[in-house]
Amino acid sequence: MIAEVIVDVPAKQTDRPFDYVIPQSLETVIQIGMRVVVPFGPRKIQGFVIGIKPHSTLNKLKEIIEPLDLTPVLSESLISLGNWLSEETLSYRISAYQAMLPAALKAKYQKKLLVPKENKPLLPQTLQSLFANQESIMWEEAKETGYLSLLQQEVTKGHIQIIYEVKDKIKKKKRLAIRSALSIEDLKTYQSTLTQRAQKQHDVINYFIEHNDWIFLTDLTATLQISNAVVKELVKKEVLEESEREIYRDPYANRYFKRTEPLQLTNEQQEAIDPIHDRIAKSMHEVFLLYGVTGSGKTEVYLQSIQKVLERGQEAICLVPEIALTPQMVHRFKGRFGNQVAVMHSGLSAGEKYDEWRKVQRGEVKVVVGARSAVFAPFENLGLIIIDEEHETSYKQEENPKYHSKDVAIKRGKQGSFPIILGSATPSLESFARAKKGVYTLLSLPKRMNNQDLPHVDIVDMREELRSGNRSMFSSSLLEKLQVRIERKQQTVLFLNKRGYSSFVMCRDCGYVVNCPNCDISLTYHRHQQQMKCHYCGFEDHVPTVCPECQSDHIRYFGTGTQKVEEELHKVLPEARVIRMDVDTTSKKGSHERLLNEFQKGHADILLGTQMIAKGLDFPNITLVGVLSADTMLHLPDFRSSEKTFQLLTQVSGRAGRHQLPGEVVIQTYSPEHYSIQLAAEQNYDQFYEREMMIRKGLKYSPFYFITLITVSHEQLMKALDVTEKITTFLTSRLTKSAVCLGPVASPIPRINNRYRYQCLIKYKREPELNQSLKQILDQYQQEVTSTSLKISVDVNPFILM
Ligand SMILES: Nc1ncnc2c1ncn2[C@@H]1O[C@H](COP(=O)(O)OP(=O)(O)OP(=O)(O)O)[C@@H](O)[C@H]1O
Ligand SMILES: [Zn+2]
Ligand SMILES: [Zn+2]
Repeated sequence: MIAEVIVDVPAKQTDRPFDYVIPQSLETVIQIGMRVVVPFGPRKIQGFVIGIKPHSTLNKLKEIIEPLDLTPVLSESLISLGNWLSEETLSYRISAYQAMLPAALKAKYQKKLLVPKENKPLLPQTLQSLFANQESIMWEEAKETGYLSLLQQEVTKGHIQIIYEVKDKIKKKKRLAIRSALSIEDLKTYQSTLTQRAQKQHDVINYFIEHNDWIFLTDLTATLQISNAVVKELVKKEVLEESEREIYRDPYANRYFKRTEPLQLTNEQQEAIDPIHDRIAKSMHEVFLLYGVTGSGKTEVYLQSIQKVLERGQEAICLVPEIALTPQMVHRFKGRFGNQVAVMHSGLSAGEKYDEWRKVQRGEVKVVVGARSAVFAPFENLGLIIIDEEHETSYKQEENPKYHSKDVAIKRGKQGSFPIILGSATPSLESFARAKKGVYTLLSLPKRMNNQDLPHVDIVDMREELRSGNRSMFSSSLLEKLQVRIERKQQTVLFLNKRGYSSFVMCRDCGYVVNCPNCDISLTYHRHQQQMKCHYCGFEDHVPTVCPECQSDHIRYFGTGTQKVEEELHKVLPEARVIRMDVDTTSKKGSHERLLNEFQKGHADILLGTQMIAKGLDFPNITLVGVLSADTMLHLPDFRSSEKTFQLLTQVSGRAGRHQLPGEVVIQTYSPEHYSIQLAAEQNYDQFYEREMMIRKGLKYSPFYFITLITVSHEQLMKALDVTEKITTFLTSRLTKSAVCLGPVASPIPRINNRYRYQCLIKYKREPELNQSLKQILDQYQQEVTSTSLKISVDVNPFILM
């Protein structure tokens, strides 16, 4: 038999299947979707088997050396999705396949076959002796045995597991784990012999009466607040047993989620969900845009749609922006669907991600909640994909393949014939326009669940505050309202908009700003290290004590960090209890959740934070939201900056007054007249939409025009400019008259890491030839890109224009 293999050499010449002979010994092993090692020129490299056929038209084929998997890592539908992805994003097929898999399946991890003790008796005799004195063997050893096909059968049955370990961390990964050595009956009997005084032992026994599985010793002692000695004692008495183990690294394991029942839907929710249920029942593809104001009960619609899918024996994916993948959100899914849910997000280690992925692949879970790349979850019988906060730009991947999760979801929905739900209180202009044209089906939830009005919003002009002598970062109106909340024991969320805004170091006398020597951008001041850093190239330096330009010593940092706000708060409201949430306070694992828990329990009056508190919070006692700096994003060189400002302000405001107590919002700004701030204050999406659409039409931007951005960079300015010029000329000759080709122009950040950057922006309505022309450009320069420092990036539908 012959295997068609896509090899791991990302280049134009190798971006097609190569034929390899499957050696006799591997004929029963090799399947489509597995990774294999093949000879390629003088080297041995990895590849994906994407087809198997009886004959090849070519002679003198080489043989596959060995398989890297015993079960396929890509299904045939994912392979075809990968092929589509590579076409759409102009990337190589190998990059597309790799983007769909967890990082643990890449080279620097090593592979083992593991047989849990209880499975050993289930293995055939030959394999039993192989695992006689060990619970796992290395993959390299396994290959030598000649039993690959036998091993494969046991892997398929689930008796043998394949695990990946980071090579240099192997020792750390194995940890001491504990489980009960007795049956529940015997545990109870043993417990009855314990004295009343042995409370700790009672706790341990109770734990194992309820949990019949391994738990790491450290987790057990932490959960029960006991010492190691208590456990060791019970191990000695053979009530418990211990073992060095690899356990599913489930970050939510051993956590109790309160079970929730479906709520009785309101009429509005029912009307929204009916067509969704109908398409699910009919296995019909359709894209729904669920446009519901903040707190209108969208999540309940998601949950009950998923429930419908599960009842039919199908699976569902719910995408959530990374930043909104809060413990609260996870609770809502785990609470409803229990351990049928896997969670995938960037906070997990590579091993944890692989474990969650494997649960999906082995059919052990039915629902995935996750960030962008969870759209590739390897379900085989999908019935629904939901994209919550569909307007979020984090759904776009900025590296190759530069895909957008929304496009991938819709493609999967077409392939598998199932509906897609895009949900948002502030839909992207693109999606709303499509809904208006009837490409998507619009479903609306115009009212809040509590039937309360949306919170009242006050816009405060900070220039006025200055004029009237208030130099503090809190307007008098916000300060007054803060005081009232503290008296009434209600809670406040204070939001500092950091995006597009950073603390920089400037001389007050001559205006000199400290820039990065390698990039054309100012250095960012980091308060806790007293350092300045470049966010693009990593350059670091001390803050100068005198201005390099004018020798004045009035050189200091500008801008407002959360720490500074916290200090100010303590000065003006000494009695206020503040929880600060930012990159610094949430860097430790689990701290995000701990801080939110404390706030929820009422241990603080004010939650102060950045983007990470803008979404998803649903706490009854929040009655005030303050936005300290509403306009920082407005001045970015990005045609979406008004849209992003509107969306963010609407989202933050939506945190107030979601339950019984009515809410209030204060927005502080230096541009109070800007329409995106005015209309966010009125929560008037429809008018914002009309207004912004007019502007986009005038400027020929999305959604009226498609956009593709080509960025060229090189160490030599002239070279970057020259190549961009040639590309622009070539494209102009290939495009129709209705297209606009803007270039070559210097990028908004003209130099990063000593590389000069030029760009060409294409705006177009319909250019069937464009894809082909872009490929031609990439092909043309491929040689130069691999052998010199020239870089060319093509971004179809870009979200970052810098
Ligand atoms: N049918 C229902 N009956 C009673 N309560 C409900 C119902 N549906 C939702 N809720 C409650 O209403 C509140 C708001 O709902 P939810 O958080 O789902 O809104 P949302 O539209 O997803 O909000 P946001 O976009 O602001 O995150 C929640 O506390 C939720 O439990
Ligand atoms: Zn100066
Ligand atoms: Zn730099």
